[in-house]
Amino acid sequence: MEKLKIAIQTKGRLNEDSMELIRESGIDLSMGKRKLVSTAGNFPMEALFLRDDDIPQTVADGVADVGIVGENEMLEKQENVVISKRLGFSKCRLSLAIPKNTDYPGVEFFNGKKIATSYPNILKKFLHENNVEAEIHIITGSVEIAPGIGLADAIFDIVSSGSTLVSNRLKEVEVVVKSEAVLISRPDLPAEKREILDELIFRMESVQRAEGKKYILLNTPNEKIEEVAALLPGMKSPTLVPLAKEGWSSMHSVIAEDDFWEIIGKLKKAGAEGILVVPIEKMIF
Ligand SMILES: Nc1ncnc2c1ncn2[C@@H]1O[C@H](COP(=O)(O)OP(=O)(O)OP(=O)(O)O)[C@@H](O)[C@H]1O
Ligand SMILES: O=P(O)(O)OC[C@H]1O[C@H](OP(=O)(O)OP(=O)(O)O)[C@H](O)[C@@H]1O
Ligand SMILES: [Mg+2]
Repeated sequence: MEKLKIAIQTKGRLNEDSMELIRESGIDLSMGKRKLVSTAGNFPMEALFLRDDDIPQTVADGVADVGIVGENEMLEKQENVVISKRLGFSKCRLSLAIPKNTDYPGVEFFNGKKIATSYPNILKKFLHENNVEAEIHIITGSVEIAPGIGLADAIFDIVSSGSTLVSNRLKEVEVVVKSEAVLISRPDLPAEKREILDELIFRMESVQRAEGKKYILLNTPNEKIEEVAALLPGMKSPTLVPLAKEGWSSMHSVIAEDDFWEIIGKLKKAGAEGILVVPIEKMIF
């Protein structure tokens, strides 16, 4: 049987969340310390562990069929790959930043300036679209120290919380690209592999749908059913089961974790008792 080859970052920020999502999708994939290829025990999938920079090309060349990579890296590499699914983790942005105490009149500031970055292609495109002529200085890491050591006037790099910028006395002045982890694939995937990919996406979606959701069970007097149900939006409508105790029912539904405390208080006020809130692993519609 055909196997879907998936490229995953060996170590770094994407590795843990990628492995966890695959595991939660019910796929038994181990990662040895030095073993850079691994076959799943219970799903037609084989993982190749690579540096994230190499993932777009590996997928475009067909060495891997799909891969998990930051959208920033996918855009930078300009390979022939498509996004099969946005994954929602490793959210960050690619931004231009300049020394904290420098005035910023607008994007024309960058005319004639030297900008340090590991993302020259994305930067080139942005500068071109804004009619700015600047010098791009490529460095592969520690980009934020470039202005402080006189290597450049500005930087173009990944920003998340912004604390690296603050530590290096820089300020973010233009957000150019917003990014998150994406599942990429080559556009011409053969039918058999496409089928495996569809199953993988289906499983990932079931896992992600359940994230931030709780299953709630409670008992309510029958005359309060409508009032209590109105507080529980549920997937369609709450499930209702009569209790052995006459005049009472058990109600089950799904709530967003964020709404949890607010809803619990209202439910108790409305007459609900014996409230149980339990985690949900997967949600399938
Ligand atoms: N601070 C951050 N917050 C959120 N996401 C981030 C952050 N930094 C990086 N990312 C995302 O995670 C991806 C991988 O980051 P990481 O730092 O592990 O890359 P790397 O050092 O280039 O790894 P590799 O050794 O595989 O080349 C980035 O391309 C970006 O999409
Ligand atoms: O806005 P922040 O939350 O500070 O995050 C941004 C920083 O995170 C990443 O570096 P990382 O911490 O992965 O270090 P590395 O690039 O040296 O691996 C990125 O290269 C930025 O430097
Ligand atoms: Mg890298």
